Amino acid sequence: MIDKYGRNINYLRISLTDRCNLRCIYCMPSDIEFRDEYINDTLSTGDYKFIIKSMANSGITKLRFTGGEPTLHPGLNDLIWFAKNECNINDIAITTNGLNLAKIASTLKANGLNKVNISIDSLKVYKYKSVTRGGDLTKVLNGINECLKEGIKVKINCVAIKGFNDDEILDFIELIRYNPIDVRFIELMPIGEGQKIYENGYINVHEMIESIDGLYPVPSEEDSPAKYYKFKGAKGRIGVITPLSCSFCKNCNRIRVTSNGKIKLCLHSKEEIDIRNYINKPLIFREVLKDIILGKPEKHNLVERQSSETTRKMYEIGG
Ligand SMILES: Nc1nc2c(ncn2[C@@H]2O[C@H](COP(=O)(O)OP(=O)(O)OP(=O)(O)O)[C@@H](O)[C@H]2O)c(=O)[nH]1
Ligand SMILES: C[S@@+](CC[C@H](N)C(=O)[O-])C[C@H]1O[C@@H](n2cnc3c(N)ncnc32)[C@H](O)[C@@H]1O
Ligand code: SF4
Ligand code: SF4
Repeated sequence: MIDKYGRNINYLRISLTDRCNLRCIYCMPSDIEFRDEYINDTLSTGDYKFIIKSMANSGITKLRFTGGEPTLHPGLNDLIWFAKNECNINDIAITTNGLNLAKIASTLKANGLNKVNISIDSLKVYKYKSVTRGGDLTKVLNGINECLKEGIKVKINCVAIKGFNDDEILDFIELIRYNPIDVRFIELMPIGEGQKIYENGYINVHEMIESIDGLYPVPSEEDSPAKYYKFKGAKGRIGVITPLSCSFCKNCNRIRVTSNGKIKLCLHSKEEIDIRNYINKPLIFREVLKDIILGKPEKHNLVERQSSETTRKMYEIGG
């Protein structure tokens, strides 16, 4: 699927559920409740299968399940198996808070999962607990070990927040010396709950990384938002994801589907296309999708606006 700007859209991100077992301060309000009406509004596992199959037929080769917390979705294993075995998608990943991974990594792997991106914003037990409003860091670290044992590629996502974790950068970097994992520092985005702490919490992560001795740039995957660096002798890489200070829109290959059946062509755009009426109608879906792709914006305009255009929260989009 080629868009108006010549970009090949081959990466589908599905936000499986808005629900989460954490309440990270920059993502989800502490008092949020998910009601039953909300559940009735969400796509079923069968709907997701139709979307994955149709999009694979139209050229999707990379699939990520995110959320909310994708490991809470009862259909996750089924969907991974289906994507691999019925749709020939070989690049299948999840973005997760990692709390459940120690228990389920081997099953996920057996069903076809290749990659896991895990969010950790502090390596100190008490700070991790405060930023996630209750998370248990030990469980997440056990989950990482389990994934590495299973041969699942691991990346850590760390949202850099001024005055909270900018004193821990070297501790995160230490992780890559002896482990074959990538640690990526993400710029805080002024979206949803993130807007509340953005003014005081934003750090330009490019500048943050440049102050560290011994890091040198290495080639990055063309379809990744991250720019990567290494240390001599280190097993893993350091990455920076800088949607604000340095946008990667010109290589954007993404299309997003939300759990209530909307396509989002850009993380930060307010435009959404309801596809529920086209589910289980393969020919119509295929034609509609071609038109939808042509509406993908060239780029976001976050820097000028200082806040995301979308009124959706990050846990409703999946990052
Ligand atoms: N602006 C913008 N930010 C994105 C986009 N995709 C991911 N991000 C940011 O990068 C963070 C990490 O995304 P992940 O879900 O780990 O996925 P990814 O970075 O595409 O994964 P890889 O394919 O492993 O590089 C997200 O939480 C967002 O903050 C995008 O298309 N646009
Ligand atoms: C919304 S979460 C969903 C997946 C999973 N629950 C997790 O935390 O990895 C996806 C990613 O979005 C990031 N994120 C959420 N709100 C953000 C914000 N305001 N700015 C930057 N990244 C944000 C999280 O750190 C996480 O890496
Ligand atoms: S960042 Fe992920 S783990 Fe944290 S509240 Fe949002 S969805 Fe949940
Ligand atoms: S901001 Fe929009 S266009 Fe830019 S990389 Fe992200 S999703 Fe793609």
